[in-house]
Amino acid sequence: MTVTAASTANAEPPPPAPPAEIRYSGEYAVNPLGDASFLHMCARLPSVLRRICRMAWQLDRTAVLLLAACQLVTGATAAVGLAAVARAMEPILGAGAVTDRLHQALPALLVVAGAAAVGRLSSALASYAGRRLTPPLTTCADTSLVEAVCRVEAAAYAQNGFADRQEAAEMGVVRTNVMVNDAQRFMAALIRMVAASGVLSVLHWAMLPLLLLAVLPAGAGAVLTARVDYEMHYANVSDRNVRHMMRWWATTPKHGDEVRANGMTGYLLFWYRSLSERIDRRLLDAAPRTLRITLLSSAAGGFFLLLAWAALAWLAITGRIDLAIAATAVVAVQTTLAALSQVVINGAALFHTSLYLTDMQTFLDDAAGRAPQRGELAAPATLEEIRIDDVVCQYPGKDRPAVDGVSLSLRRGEILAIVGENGSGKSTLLRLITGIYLADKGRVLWNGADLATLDQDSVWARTGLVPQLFAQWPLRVRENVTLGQPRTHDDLPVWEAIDAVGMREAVESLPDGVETLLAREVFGGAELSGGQWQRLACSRAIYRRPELLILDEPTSQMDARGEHQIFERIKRGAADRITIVVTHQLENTRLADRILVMDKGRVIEHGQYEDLVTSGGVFAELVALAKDR
Ligand SMILES: Nc1ncnc2c1ncn2[C@@H]1O[C@H](COP(=O)(O)OP(=O)(O)OP(=O)(O)O)[C@@H](O)[C@H]1O
Repeated sequence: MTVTAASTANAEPPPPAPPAEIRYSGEYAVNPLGDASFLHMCARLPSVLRRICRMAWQLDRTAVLLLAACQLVTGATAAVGLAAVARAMEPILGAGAVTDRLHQALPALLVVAGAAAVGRLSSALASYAGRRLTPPLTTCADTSLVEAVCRVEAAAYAQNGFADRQEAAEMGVVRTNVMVNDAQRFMAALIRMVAASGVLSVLHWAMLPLLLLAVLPAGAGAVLTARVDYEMHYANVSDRNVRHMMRWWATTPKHGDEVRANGMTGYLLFWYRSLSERIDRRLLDAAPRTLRITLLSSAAGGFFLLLAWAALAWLAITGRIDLAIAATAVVAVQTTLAALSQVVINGAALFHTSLYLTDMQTFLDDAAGRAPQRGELAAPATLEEIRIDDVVCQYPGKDRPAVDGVSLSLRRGEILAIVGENGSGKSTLLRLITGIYLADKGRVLWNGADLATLDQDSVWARTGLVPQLFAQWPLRVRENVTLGQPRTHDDLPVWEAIDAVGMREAVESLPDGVETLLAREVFGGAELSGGQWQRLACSRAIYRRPELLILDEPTSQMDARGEHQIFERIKRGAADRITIVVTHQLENTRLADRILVMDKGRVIEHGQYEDLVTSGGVFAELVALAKDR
């Protein structure tokens, strides 16, 4: 069969490929809670309660004490109320005139009313204490997570699955919001249940075991359902993580032009919907399992409940308990049943929460294990020399090093340019020189001191970096210049840094000058052009007056005037520091004292511009290619 041009043109385009499915392998492939037995999981409840108590105690002791006292009072009032009901039943169901019987029951009824009032008051106070505890607990969990991620060795980000574990841990933060509530309700129900079942046992010993049998299946069902929910949550972690990232990329105005002008909207929406449907499908697939669990547990619970009521009727009919006691038993059964159900429901909720809290805790422990283990020596105040001795750095999962045996030495006042094709290891070498990554092999020495032995904060107090992908902070202009540096008492140094990159006019024309919020998405915020943002990133590094200034493609978005201005400024300040510039604009390397040419992680050429350009090597070839237009 021949396909004509017309029929090809009319043919429906093939459907787009769905989002790639992420499959775990290695250390994160196993769900740490996946193999835990039912009993093992239930046995964790006390430790979850202990952890919540410990966190709460550190934040607000008054609220914890108030909460504990109110719980006890609530339980005590439930017991007193029930005992008083039992006492009131006897005269009410006894013989004699109604008024006499009510009169006799009045003291007990007053106790019932008083106990109910005190119970309500204490549960209102308990709820107040819970509300007092929840916001600081959530903030504490949230900031611990953010801090843990900010403080890990940068190498952790390159670990497969690190971001997915973080996503799983985020749910722990969300659940922190409800955990005090869960714990409080669980404890309240437990105390109420103990009080009510005590009264019930006094009425007849057989009632409590029967009621327990009636609610236990519901408890088991709730816990099993929680486990299924958690399993699904776990299975969806990486898809949710990717969806979350893509949501930002698709909707942020920063990429709006690219999305629209490249006709990406349709595919992005298809992609987003497909991923959401895949997540939903996993949840829906689990629905029959949860239905089965609920039906079975309800049937078992219903059977035992029927048995409990039948037993009570039998005890009353056969005269084994008298009518007044039987009537009290009805109230006690109802109260105990309600309390037991609450114990079970809230116990399951607490159990559910504990699964997410465990993920959060596991991540925090993992992050703590990845915290920098460096020395405590302060970095030299004046950086005279950097020596790099045969350094090697290989990213996890890569089959060859990104930097492979580089040696080099740099002296104060020098400007070094690093060039090389994409992926040759330039940015990685910069990470090693600044101590963002520690070398797998070899050493980086600052004035003779190994970076691994120096306190990282003191090292980074001496560096200024303009990375290839610089951040456009949604902060005011001033903070965009001073971020990472203590605030000075006036704006003079800020304006100096702004002048250094030729941004005065642009900043002055903003609605609030240096006070202007650079986030168009926020009401009143302003936006800069790409080149202006890059100038601001340069001003940030210049403002720091660093001992080591590193610029990775610092002028890629700038006009010729801006580029000239920046390089002039670099030259002027070079005597007071060590400067390293990475650039693909080879003409810009003329300002450097030396040029390093990298290929596949190695240094393949090294020298001054005039020598390299005439040497017939890779540098000369790249310069010739740049001119061949
Ligand atoms: N965070 C990372 N995790 C894993 N691999 C990485 C990471 N960063 C870089 N790589 C890999 O290391 C190698 C060197 O990358 P690097 O960014 O150092 O090159 P580069 O010379 O700066 O490239 P370019 O000129 O494109 O900026 C590449 O193969 C890259 O895929």
